[in-house]
Amino acid sequence: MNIAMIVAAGRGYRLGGPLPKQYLTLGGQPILRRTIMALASHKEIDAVQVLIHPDDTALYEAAVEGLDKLRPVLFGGATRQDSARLGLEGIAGLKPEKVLIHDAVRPFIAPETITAVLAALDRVPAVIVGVPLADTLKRVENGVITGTVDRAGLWRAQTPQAFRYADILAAHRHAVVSAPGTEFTDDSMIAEHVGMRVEMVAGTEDNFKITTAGDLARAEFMLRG
Ligand SMILES: Nc1ccn([C@@H]2O[C@H](COP(=O)(O)OP(=O)(O)OP(=O)(O)O)[C@@H](O)[C@H]2O)c(=O)n1
Ligand SMILES: C[C@](O)(CO)[C@H](O)COP(=O)(O)O
Repeated sequence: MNIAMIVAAGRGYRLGGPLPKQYLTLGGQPILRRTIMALASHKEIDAVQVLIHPDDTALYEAAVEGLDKLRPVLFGGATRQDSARLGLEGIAGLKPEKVLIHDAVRPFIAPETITAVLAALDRVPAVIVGVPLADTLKRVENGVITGTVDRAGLWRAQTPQAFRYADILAAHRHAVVSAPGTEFTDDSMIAEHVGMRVEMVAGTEDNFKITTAGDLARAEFMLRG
């Protein structure tokens, strides 16, 4: 069984706005609804598990009305890492083989990218989506450039980040006790922490994360074509 797990328990502080950003409308539909549909419509995804903030239950129910493949919703935690781990613990009873962990605010994930990620998981235990860095990276302190970071070999990680379920569950559990103070900003970092070999699959810039108001404007523009 392949499960897509969508982490949607954030508050969207960097975007601001009247609601947590995953519930803001994009082209007339909540962003979260679009993301769920993008994953649930893929023939190799058997079920979708969403992690939400406890305060967002009514927003969630309204956003997902009529959608297929949805598991009963679970509550996330204080960090993205906590939400992902709680989700992994919560789907244990399904005995999934593969799990794809995806940000709720990346609604433009393409079906071919999902296909590529799942195919890669037949060969390796972990694979994520990303794009090579195209800008020059600067280190800045108090508004002054203190150096240029060599961008050779650097990629910007996206999601989905996909794993064999037992491996990533064990890795998350290990990280809680082995690195309690570390902020693991993505699930690949947790896999790397336990020495897992993680492959990178090239995605597209369209699969960007809606983080700021500017990103939301970009997403609206994309939909208008
Ligand atoms: N405690 C958290 C924090 C984040 N997320 C999810 O992780 C994804 C990526 O996180 P980010 O873009 O940082 O979302 P927020 O944390 O909501 O944004 P901000 O940091 O601006 O508050 C989002 O789908 C978000 O809902 C989560 O499930 N649980
Ligand atoms: C998981 C992620 O989208 C990969 O780039 C990113 O790490 C999420 O970071 P955020 O600060 O939780 O948005």
